[in-house]
Amino acid sequence: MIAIAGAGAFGTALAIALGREGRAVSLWARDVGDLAKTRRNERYLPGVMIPDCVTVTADSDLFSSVAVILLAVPMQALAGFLKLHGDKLQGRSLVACCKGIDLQTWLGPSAVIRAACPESPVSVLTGPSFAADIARGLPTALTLAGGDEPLQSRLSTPTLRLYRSTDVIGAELGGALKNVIAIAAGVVMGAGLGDSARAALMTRGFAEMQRFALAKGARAETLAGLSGFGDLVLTCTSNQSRNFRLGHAIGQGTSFDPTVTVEGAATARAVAALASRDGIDMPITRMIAALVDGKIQLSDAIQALMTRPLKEE
Ligand SMILES: NC(=O)C1=CN([C@@H]2O[C@H](COP(=O)(O)OP(=O)(O)OC[C@H]3O[C@@H](n4cnc5c(N)ncnc54)[C@H](O)[C@@H]3O)[C@@H](O)[C@H]2O)C=CC1
Ligand SMILES: O=C(CO)COP(=O)(O)O
Repeated sequence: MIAIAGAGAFGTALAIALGREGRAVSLWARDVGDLAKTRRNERYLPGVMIPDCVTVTADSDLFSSVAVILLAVPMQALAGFLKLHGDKLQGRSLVACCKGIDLQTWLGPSAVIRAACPESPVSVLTGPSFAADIARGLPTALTLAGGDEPLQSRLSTPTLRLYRSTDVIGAELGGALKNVIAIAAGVVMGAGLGDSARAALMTRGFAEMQRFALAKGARAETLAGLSGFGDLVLTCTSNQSRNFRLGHAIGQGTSFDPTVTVEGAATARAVAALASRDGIDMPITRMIAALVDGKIQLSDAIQALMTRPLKEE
């Protein structure tokens, strides 16, 4: 039995994808509401039915009785979730599905989970995939970092193809950092700076992602894979991305619903702080952290990025 903790867009989509294959799946939510009755998650994943074989529950005793638990709560909620339920998760195989860095501890998802559940094997599921695409059964490829072959098979389906990696740090940093660059790409498009500017931003953003991740022990080829480059391309080029849409709103000077999960905003703050502590040059991330916190005007941010000293690529 696989449990999925968190019935937002991603958790629900994974439950649907695995349930469609007839796998035994339970979807856990803090508040089940009428999810179990309607078999629809209209708030987070409208228009898709949850297969009957997926059990929907708010009973956390579920966690004590399953072998594998996918943790699909947002990054900034992960530590709080583990504080409440960590004892029931201890010893189970735990798969982090969130992308980001915890603002309180500056740790990534795997380290946050290890700190709470030291007896559990921990892996990370990340890569380019919009929940709506997974739920519709469209072809998707993801990285499972730190997981073994049986777990890879267990979580793969004919439309959800998982590649294994041993580089947990690289996979989770790629997924976290690309969200910051996706906000920046949204800003560029929202402000009408053009496709050429976005291509430049994505490329220099990728250089920045690599600089930071390699300094933290990641492997360059992981950053060039699904969890880094792949997810960067997806979220910088699609209006489906919430990070891109937040950036677009900033670029246009319009408001954005603060209840929507946008992992890149907190990640920008955490990475900007870490980079400044560790002396890693992250000009785009620094600008995005300042922009989302309203500490700099967009015109000043663009001016600052374009007038940096000229250098080799
Ligand atoms: N939506 C997507 O397309 C994808 C999302 N992800 C990642 O998955 C993670 C979750 O994102 P989404 O599902 O999209 O977010 P969402 O905003 O759709 O849903 C978040 C869910 O977490 C629940 N939640 C929040 N705090 C909680 C807590 N303390 N305890 C229990 N439940 C809590 C909410 O009630 C909600 O059901 C994020 O890190 C995101 O980057 C990864 C790949 C794709
Ligand atoms: O991570 C994602 C796709 O891989 C989802 O992106 P957003 O969180 O920007 O919507």
